[in-house]
Amino acid sequence: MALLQKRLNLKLDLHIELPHDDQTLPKIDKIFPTRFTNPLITNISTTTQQVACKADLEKLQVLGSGSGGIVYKVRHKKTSAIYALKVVRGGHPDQEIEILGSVDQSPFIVGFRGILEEQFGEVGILLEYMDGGSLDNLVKKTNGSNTLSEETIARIAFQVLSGLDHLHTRKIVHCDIKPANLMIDKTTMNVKIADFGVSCKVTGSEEDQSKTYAGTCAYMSPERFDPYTYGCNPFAGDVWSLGLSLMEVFIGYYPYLKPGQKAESTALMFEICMEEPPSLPNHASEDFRNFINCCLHKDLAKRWSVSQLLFHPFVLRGRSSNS
Ligand SMILES: Nc1ncnc2c1ncn2[C@@H]1O[C@H](COP(=O)(O)OP(=O)(O)OP(=O)(O)O)[C@@H](O)[C@H]1O
Repeated sequence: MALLQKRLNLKLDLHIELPHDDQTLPKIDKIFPTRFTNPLITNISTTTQQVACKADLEKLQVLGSGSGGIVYKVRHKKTSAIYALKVVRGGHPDQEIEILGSVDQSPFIVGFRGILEEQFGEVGILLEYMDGGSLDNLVKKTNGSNTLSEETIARIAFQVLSGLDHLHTRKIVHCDIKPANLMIDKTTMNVKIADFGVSCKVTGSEEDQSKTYAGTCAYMSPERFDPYTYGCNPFAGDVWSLGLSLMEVFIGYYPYLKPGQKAESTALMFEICMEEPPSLPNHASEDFRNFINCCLHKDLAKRWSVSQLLFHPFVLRGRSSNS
């Protein structure tokens, strides 16, 4: 509890804005891990051979921006191929690039296409373009009701868990799973994990605890705020964030608050650590309610792992509709 108190004191000036009625993109405070410089990074070159420099690309529009930088839709002039280009200013995103470079291709993770070192301290991260935008935007557009059906969510659960399985078997923790970081391919309606800005590789050492104290406060699990009370399992934090995200796209609002309600980050951290986790309303199916409970156990021993969840009856529903 002392650590939680210390972290809360450190963050007293933070203000969290959560999803609210005017449906603007939620701007949520983030905690960043300590950055480190990896000498191997300079060896990672552009993997998409044709795109050698920024001049090869034409900026078409701004797709979004966040604490990590601005993301543009760009067109490769020679081939007309479309990409997303994340331009990071002020500080080399070594950690993000290292993670992206070490994740092999997966149909459930936004593809990494290379690095463009630019002038004036800017770095461009070239990514697969996801034409359907993020899950939180889709939900805002769906029938005006802000929610997705259970069948759609089961399919998304299968896809995101498959992506997390790919990461976790490589000892990578995403640390920032939330609807805004789950991107959609419009043609297939497949969902892929994006934004490795605070992700990290864990080694099983004590350092892991501080490395994974990163991400968007609202989606952080109790043990990431207060490992002394709740224990430490870096991978389990991604499961909690996924459960909360899938619950949000079903009920249409951030589960710890009422629709339209806002909260200070300190109040929210206390709520997450001290109160019972949220659960789905009774009209949700038994399978779905059980799946969310399995993701949102505060007790780490009871929270299911990604590999267990991949065989949960709710996820098996999504797996069969995915094939
Ligand atoms: N591959 C992509 N294809 C299409 N749009 C993308 C892609 N990557 C990012 N975006 C858009 O850009 C926005 C910001 O991207 P990203 O989340 O990577 O940046 P960030 O600075 O880390 O954001 P945040 O601080 O909110 O996590 C996303 O919410 C999304 O709308």
